[in-house]
Amino acid sequence: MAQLTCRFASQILEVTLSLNAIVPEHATTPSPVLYLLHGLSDDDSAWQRFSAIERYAENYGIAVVMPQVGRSYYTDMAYGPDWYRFLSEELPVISERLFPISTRQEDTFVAGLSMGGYGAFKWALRQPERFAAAASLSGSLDIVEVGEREAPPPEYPLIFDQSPAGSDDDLFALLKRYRTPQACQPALFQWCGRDDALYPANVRFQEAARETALELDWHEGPGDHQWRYWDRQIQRVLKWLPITSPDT
Ligand SMILES: N[C@@H](CCC(=O)N[C@@H](CSC=O)C(=O)NCC(=O)O)C(=O)O
Repeated sequence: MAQLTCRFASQILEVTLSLNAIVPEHATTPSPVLYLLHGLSDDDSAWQRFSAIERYAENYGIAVVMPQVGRSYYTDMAYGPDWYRFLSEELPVISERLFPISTRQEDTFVAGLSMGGYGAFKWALRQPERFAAAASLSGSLDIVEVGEREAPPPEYPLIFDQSPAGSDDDLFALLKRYRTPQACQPALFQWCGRDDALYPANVRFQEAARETALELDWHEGPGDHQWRYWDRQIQRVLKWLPITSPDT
């Protein structure tokens, strides 16, 4: 795999950002692509530093694009930059220009951990025509509850102002769009460890998803909020993804 770290200018954010990607260098056709999202305290280097994602992705001939969004919860901030617009509008265009990746929905996937699990499900549920599948590992899936914590992230009011309840940033509100079968609906994979503080929110999300027409593969097991579990579970995600056109 080729590993590419690049710096580019985001027109939406009006700032220079970095991006990490791993791309099959011997593929003769555009590669399937996994957008892989980081957690609250991480950046675009985290998946490569703390997991063996490059080794795992190579087995599937899939490119992996790892952006950075700071501590934004992948959201257009009430008092700050439009990180969701960057993610969902600009990042795919830039990635398709820079890397030999497929633009087909059936070849496009998104996954993430913690804040990134929230970002992955939000992106896939808001733009279902873009993705074949999405995965959340230890996802921070109840964004309303994040604001009700004893010590919410200090940025929370800047991101969500009063409350994201019922908005397009609320995954439970987005789920309601899928109460009946939709023309486009990504397959979902969700994992959370039972010792994780985010486990109850994950259970609530999978219960709410059961009330929809979405196909959700829900997994739980021993574990808390640590890379040793995400390194293991991302292998499971790659195996689960419906990758149809690898060319390695
Ligand atoms: N409380 C701290 C650190 C917690 C944190 O950053 N958790 C991450 C994942 S850990 C590694 O990436 C996260 O995304 N949490 C989301 C959440 O809603 O808790 C802090 O606030 O920095």
